[in-house]
Amino acid sequence: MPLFDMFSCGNIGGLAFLLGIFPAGLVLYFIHHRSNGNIPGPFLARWTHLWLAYHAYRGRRYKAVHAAHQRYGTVVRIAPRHISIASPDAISVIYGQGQKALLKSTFYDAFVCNGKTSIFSTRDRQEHAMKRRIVSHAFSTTALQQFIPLIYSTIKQFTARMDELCDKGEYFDAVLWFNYLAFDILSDLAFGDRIGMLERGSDIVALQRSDGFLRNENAIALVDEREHFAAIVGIHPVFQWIASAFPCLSGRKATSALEELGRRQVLKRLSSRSNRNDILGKLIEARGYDARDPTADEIAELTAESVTLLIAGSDTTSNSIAATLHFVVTHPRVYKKLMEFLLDASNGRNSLNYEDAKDIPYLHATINEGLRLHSTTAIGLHRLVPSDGILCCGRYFPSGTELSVPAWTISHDSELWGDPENFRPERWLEATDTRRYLLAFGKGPRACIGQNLAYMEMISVLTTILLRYEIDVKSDKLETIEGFMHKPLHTWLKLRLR
Ligand code: HEM
Repeated sequence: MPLFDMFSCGNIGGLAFLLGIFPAGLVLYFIHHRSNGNIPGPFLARWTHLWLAYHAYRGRRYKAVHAAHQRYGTVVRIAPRHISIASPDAISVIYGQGQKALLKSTFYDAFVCNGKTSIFSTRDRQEHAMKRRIVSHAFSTTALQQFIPLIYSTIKQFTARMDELCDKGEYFDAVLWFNYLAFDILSDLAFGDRIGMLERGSDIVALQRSDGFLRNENAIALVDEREHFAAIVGIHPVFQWIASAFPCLSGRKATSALEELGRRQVLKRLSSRSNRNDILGKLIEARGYDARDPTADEIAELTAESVTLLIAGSDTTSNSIAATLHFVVTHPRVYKKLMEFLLDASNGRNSLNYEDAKDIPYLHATINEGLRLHSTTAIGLHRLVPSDGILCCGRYFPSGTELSVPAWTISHDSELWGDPENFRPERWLEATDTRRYLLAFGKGPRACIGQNLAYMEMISVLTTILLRYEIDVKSDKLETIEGFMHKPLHTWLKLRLR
C-alpha cells in the first residue's frame, strides 16, 4: 500500500531524522508515562501510534482494539496519547452533550475536503454549531417527507435492475448494487441529479480536472480508498503532515477525485437554476447565498459539505442494508417472522409503502439488531480531553489525551446484551434502554444528522426487496473489511420474483 511504501524507500535523511527524534521521543514518553502511564495496552501502542495505524491499514482496527480489551481490561492504551474505554458509563462522558462536550481530535483533520472543513470534519465548537444549524434544515421532518417519493423513484429503478438479475438466475454481489442504489438516492436528494450508477450498472464516473483533462474513475473505490486513507493518517498529525507531501499517494488522489466529483455536481446544480427542494437547495437557502452568482469560497464550502453528505450518507446506508439483509436471510426463524409481519401489513401484496412499513416494530428491531451485530461504526470515535482534564470511569485523564469508546466492543459486550453473537431482533422489543448503547450513529452533539434519513432508506429498501423477491444466499459467512466504517466485502445473493 502506498502509505507504507514511503517507509521503504531507504531514505538516509529520513533515517537520520528518525534516529534524531527517537531519543527525544523517549524523553517525552517517560514524562507522559509518569502522568498517565499505568494504563495497560499492547507494548507497541505505549510507544508509537504505528500500532493503531498498522491495524487501521489492515482494515482490522476494531478487532485489534477488541482483542486488546479482552486481554488488558476496560481501560486500554491504544496509542501513546489515546485511551480506549470499553465501558457503557464512558459513553455519556466522552460523547456527552452541552458546553462540556468533548471536541473532536486532530483525527478529523484527515477528512477535511479541499482545505475547507465540513459539518463532519470541523473541530471548532462554534463553527460546528453554525454548520449543524444550517445543515439540519435539509433533514427536518418536512424535508424528509419530501424525500420519500424521490427515494421510491430510485428504488423503482433498482427493482427493474434486480428483475433482470432474477431472469439470469445467477448469484450476484448485492453489496455492489446496494452501493449503486445508495449513491443514486443520495446524489438525487443532494443535487437533484442521480449519478446514474443503477442505470449503467457500474460505479464509473467521468471526472474533469480544472485543466480540462477527462478521465473515468470508480466512485465507490474512491470512497473506500479515501475513507481508509483518512482512517490511517488521521491517527497522528505527523502522518497527515507526511501524507500532505505526497500528492501521488492513492488516498490523496482519491480525495482530490471526490472533491472534483462533488464540485462538478455542485456546479451542475447551480447552473441548472433549479429551485428543486434538494439538500443543496436547502443549504444555499439557509446560507443566503446567491445561487446565480456564488463566490469561489461559497462553491468550495458547498463542495465540502456535499462530498461529506455523499460519502457519509451512501456508503454507510448501503453497508448497513447489505449486512442486515444478510443476517435476515441466514436466520430462517427471523426471516419467517419478519415476512409474516410484512405480508400482514401489505395484505399479502408484494409491496408496501413507507408510511405502512415505518410502524412495524419488528422491522425496526431487525434493523437495529443488524446495526448492532455488524457494527457499521466499529471503531471508537476520537475525542479530545479539554484543558482542565476529565474524570471518566474513576480515572483522571489529562488535557490533550485522546479518548474513545470502541463501538464494536460495546456492541458485543455480553454484560449488556447477554448473547451478543446471536442475531435476535427480539432483544430490542424486550428492553427499553438498549438503544442507549447502540453506537452506530455516534452520540452527543456530533451524532449522525442523517440518522432519520438512513432509517427511512433502510426501511424502504428492505421491505421492497423482502416482499418482492425470494432470496437465496450463497454463504452464511459475512466477510467484512474496515476503512473508516465497517463494511461487508460481498454478499452473494440469488433472487426469484415472488
Ligand atoms: C446507516 C447509515 C449511517 C450510519 C451508520 C452513520 C453513522 C454516523 C456516525 C457514527 C457519525 C458520527 C461520526 C463521528 O463522530 O465521527 C455520523 C455523522 C454524520 N453523518 Fe451519518 N451515518 C449514516 C447515514 C447518514 C446519512 C444518510 C447522512 C446524510 C445524508 C449522514 C450524514 C452524516 C453527517 C453530516 C455527520 C456529521 C454530523 C456532525 O458532526 O454534526 N449519515 N454518521
